[in-house]
Amino acid sequence: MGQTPVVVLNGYKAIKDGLINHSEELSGRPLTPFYRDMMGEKGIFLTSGHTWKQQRRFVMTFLKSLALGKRSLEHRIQEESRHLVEVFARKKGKPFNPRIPIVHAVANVMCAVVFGHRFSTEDDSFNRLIKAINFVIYYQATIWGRMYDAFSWLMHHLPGPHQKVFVYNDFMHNFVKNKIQSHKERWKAEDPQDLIDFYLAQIEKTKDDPTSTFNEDNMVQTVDDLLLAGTEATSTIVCWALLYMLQYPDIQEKVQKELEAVLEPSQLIHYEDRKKLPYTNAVIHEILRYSNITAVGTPRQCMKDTAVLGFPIEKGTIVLPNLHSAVYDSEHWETPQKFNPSHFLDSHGNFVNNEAFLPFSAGHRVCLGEQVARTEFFIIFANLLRTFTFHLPEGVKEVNLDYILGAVLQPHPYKLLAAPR
Ligand code: HEM
Repeated sequence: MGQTPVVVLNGYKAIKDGLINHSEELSGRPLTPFYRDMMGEKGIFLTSGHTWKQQRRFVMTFLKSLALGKRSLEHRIQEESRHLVEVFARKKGKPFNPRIPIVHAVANVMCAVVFGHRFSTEDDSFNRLIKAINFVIYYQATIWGRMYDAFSWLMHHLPGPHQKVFVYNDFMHNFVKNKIQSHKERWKAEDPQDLIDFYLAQIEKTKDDPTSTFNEDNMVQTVDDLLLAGTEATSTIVCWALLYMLQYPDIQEKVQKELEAVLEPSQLIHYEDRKKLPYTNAVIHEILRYSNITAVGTPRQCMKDTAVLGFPIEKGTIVLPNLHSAVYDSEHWETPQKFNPSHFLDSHGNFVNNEAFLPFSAGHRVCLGEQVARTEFFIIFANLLRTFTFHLPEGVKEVNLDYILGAVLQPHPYKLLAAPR
């Protein structure tokens, strides 16, 4: 890229050697001109070295702490799933595009985690925030994003659609800054409720430590990172899930039968329940594998000279772990090009994992929200399939399984019918 050499890791073997065996050496993130001008080297996603380690470790600890208690993450997800089921039910079996309600549900989980509360779907600022998240994620893969990286000085000064992404990014930044301000006004160090409260406490705790990277700039970008990464990927995977259920009604029926046999009709669904639902769990894994929403993965930067599969890689080299080549590796999957839940089942119908299943990447920089995403996806999917059977609207004969290119591969807009069971 530009003057910087790029190495692509292709196939599970190369990705494993690079991301797992040489995790530390390949833990950097390149900062392209577009990202540098828009977000700077702050937060988690775009930082490397000391800042990245401190911010990441802090958020990981915070997310783990959400496992327990009344305001637990699982409780928030169950609440949003319930709202989502109600919205689908209000469609009364008429065709609708499920994307917006799904995005609202997933975004509200993230908002509860970082801001401490959910938003009404009628709230204008919430809807603008969602629009901004979507635009920032999709802009990156457009020709304008590429042009900006190639001619950044010129593009920075020229008018054009690329200026819109800076406006949306500023909107997100200001939104988060306003939330931080209101948190400060009511802040009680002994009773933290959400990520912003915990972060404010961390700034206070480390204020005399010269190695601390906990400050307001990093806090704003860390919250932005979670909103961006946490909303788009998970809502997109749920959209793919429903599309595959339209395409494979026999699989949908098998999932429903299993849910019916194992769960009581009014039972609250927990993430733990996946262990009793091997077929549903296998379908969920296959959706993550087959849709491959992060495409060729996210670039890394080599932090010190190393070698992958014996090939030398110099410090500074950009390394692209092609995740597609792992989840479609013909040496690891029986029918990689086919949607086939049996990839995750043994001959007795028990769930089995596969080491080449890497939709969340691997190593020190593996997706920070993997556990959150898995919990959300399982609870939302199981709730929807327990309550509704999904059909194509009348007259629609085919499901479009092509994707829209972006930092996250999204299905084309579609409509479905949600028939109560
Ligand atoms: C189905 C949903 C998701 C998928 C498939 C996914 C996938 C990924 C992938 C492939 C990466 C790049 C890792 C690398 O550098 O190799 C990543 C990074 C990241 N993800 Fe996710 N993600 C999902 C959901 C989430 C959620 C819900 C959150 C937040 C709670 C999140 C937060 C992050 C963050 C902060 C990073 C940057 C980590 C770092 O640079 O250290 N993701 N994700």
